Amino acid sequence: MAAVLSEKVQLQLKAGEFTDKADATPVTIADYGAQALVIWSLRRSLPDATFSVVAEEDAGDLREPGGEEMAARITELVNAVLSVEAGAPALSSEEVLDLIDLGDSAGGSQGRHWVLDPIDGTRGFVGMRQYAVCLALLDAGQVVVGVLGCPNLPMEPITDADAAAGAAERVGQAGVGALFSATLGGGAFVGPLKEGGQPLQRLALEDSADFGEARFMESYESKQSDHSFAGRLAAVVGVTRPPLRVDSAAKYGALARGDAAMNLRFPHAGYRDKIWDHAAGALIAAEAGAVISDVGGKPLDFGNGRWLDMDRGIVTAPPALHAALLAAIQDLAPAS
Ligand SMILES: Nc1ncnc2c1ncn2[C@@H]1O[C@H](COP(=O)(O)O)[C@@H](OP(=O)(O)O)[C@H]1O
Ligand SMILES: [Mg+2]
Ligand SMILES: [Mg+2]
Ligand SMILES: [Mg+2]
Repeated sequence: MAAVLSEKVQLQLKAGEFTDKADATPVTIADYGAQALVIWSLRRSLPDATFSVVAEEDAGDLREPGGEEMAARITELVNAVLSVEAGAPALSSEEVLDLIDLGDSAGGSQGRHWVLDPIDGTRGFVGMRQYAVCLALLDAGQVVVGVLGCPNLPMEPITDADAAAGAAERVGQAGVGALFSATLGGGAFVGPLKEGGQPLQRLALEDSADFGEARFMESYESKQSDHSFAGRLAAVVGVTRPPLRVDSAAKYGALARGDAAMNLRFPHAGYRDKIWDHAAGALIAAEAGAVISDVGGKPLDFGNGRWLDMDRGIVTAPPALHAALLAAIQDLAPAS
């Protein structure tokens, strides 16, 4: 349902339907609407469970004077999807805002928490490129379930042309839209996002020691990951192909199915990551056979609240390549 809503919005996003948050990152009516729908759906499926959701968005700005129009537009979209996809009765604006605000859990290392990024890669979404709906379940600080919905990602391997631009012109066409899922110890899978009933394909990466033909993925946005450092690092391990720049956690799905061999993410100094950007994708990549760690080699700690604190950046790759990358980093960027 979140994918249906966001697809609809991406094709008709107008001025006034996105704003900048206090941290100067964008948020759109689709981020809010998708968050409300996923939380609505989890609550319907698990009416009796103690319910904790760590989600990116909150309805604070929508409750401010001047937010009514955006809140009304979000409610209209949510209700259109609920009616068609779930046959559910319409919600009031207040109910939609309350659903969004259920995502305010602090998470942590005890008990179970859902972790939701309703639209990851909002800049990509607004730019008509890749984005992902990311949902994970944490149990005692470990990711035990991960799901990534990637409405613009083709089922075939992503090409440089797909990555560069115009991904959305293929939206709604057969073969576009991929759904990745994984359970801890149960493997990672991919299937088409929209054509239900098709068998899922199990993902298993090869651990090759020949990196010459390997491609690396990184954020489309250089302000969100240091392209120059990633390029130098890839060259040190022998990579010759240009980077594949893809927005959002769609990178983790693409890596898990072998579109590229590694994901390199080096946020600029001062940026603090959040758990919802990486929880679902990390499990999917790991269950497909990749190793994911920070630059110091430590596994990512999703049980430490909403923030994801780490050493310098995130490296994801099959074991031999991961080890080579970490060794190369020690020379390029020694720990301070
Ligand atoms: N200055 C920055 N440095 C690093 N990451 C940033 C950033 N500003 C935003 N981000 C994060 O990068 C995510 C997108 O990842 P990518 O760069 O791989 O497309 C954003 O998720 P949202 O779009 O959900 O806010 C946001 O959490
Ligand atoms: Mg955001
Ligand atoms: Mg995100
Ligand atoms: Mg987001």
